[in-house]
Amino acid sequence: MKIKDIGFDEYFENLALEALKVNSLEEINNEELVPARVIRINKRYYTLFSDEGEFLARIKGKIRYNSEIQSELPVVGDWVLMKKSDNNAFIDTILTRKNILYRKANIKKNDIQAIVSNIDYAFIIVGIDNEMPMSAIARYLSVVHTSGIKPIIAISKIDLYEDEEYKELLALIKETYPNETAFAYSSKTAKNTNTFLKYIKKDTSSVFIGASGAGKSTIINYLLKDERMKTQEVREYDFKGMHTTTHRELLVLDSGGVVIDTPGLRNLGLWEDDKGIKKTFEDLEEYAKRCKFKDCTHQHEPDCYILELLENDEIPYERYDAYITLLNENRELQKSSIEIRKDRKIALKKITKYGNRNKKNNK
Ligand SMILES: Nc1nc2c(ncn2[C@@H]2O[C@H](COP(=O)(O)OP(=O)(O)OP(=O)(O)O)[C@@H](O)[C@H]2O)c(=O)[nH]1
Ligand SMILES: [Zn+2]
Repeated sequence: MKIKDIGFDEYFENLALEALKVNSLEEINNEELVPARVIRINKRYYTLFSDEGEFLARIKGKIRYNSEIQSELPVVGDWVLMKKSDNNAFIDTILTRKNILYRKANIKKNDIQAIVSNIDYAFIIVGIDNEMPMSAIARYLSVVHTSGIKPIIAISKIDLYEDEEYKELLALIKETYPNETAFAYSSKTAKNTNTFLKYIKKDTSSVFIGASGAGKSTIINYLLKDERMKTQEVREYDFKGMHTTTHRELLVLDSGGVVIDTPGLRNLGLWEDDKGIKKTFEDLEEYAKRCKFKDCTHQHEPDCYILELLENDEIPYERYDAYITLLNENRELQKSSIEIRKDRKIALKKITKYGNRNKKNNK
């Protein structure tokens, strides 16, 4: 397998050539930097896949990130330029990401942490047996939209119920999210599992997100056709020359498509900003401009255009409800982060005051 088989496309090739100031990849000789993809991270060690095989690398003290947008540590999915010497490999540069998915590292502090990058599709797995509210799907959708990744809603385990049940749920999802792609499948009977492969093709990278127990591992294993995910192990040599056995987080299907399954993705608390909500509810955001009040919450205000449309059945109730739920949650979140900042300010003031008083007393 070569880097071209795991997503090293023209976009990254051009970035690499530009960074290396050469005209073709053949010009890169062994002494210099070579392109590689981050396929796993364990603490400060990065498993990189390059045309010369896998390397366990660390990052250079001063990492270069050739984009003005963000400077961050490497994440799984990143394309990097790797420098290797006899036993050591280093990440020298992170090539500008196409996109990046974040999660909340600390919900209270509103800190965010990057988890995975350069993704084409995010499958939002919704278990038919799991009564997930429509607004939870909206949350996943807006997280994915925030990152500029294409979300695809997949209802799993449809073998558990009569066909009418999943058809009804699918219809409701399509009514609530008319601009999104959605389908239903079963890993058990294999019904519609081919739909995944319509997306997961060569030169694409996909992730699976959704509640615990939704069926993510099951479908990934199914698509891999065996239990490779659990058993596919890599022997890595650490810098003390000892080898460790680990699991890959970046997997390649027979179709050539890449599937990324990182532990970080599984934890709840994916992060979004207003951009994601705006994209998920584009139409409602547009209607909201016609409300009387600029800060209308669309719940009780007079002359609220959204409420008017809702009363006239021009907006599906589920869609309205999901929108309001997300707006309210985000408002709470913003409030709490302001509170935290306030608290910090007060604490800081106290410290400074205390310091000043001490000074005075010392005089
Ligand atoms: N009947 C049926 N059961 C399924 C199907 N897919 C998954 N399951 C079962 O649902 C349970 C949870 O599936 P997992 O694939 O482990 O769920 P997950 O989303 O990976 O869960 P986490 O790892 O906790 O995030 C398991 O007992 C699976 O056997 C399906 O298509 N049909
Ligand atoms: Zn309104």
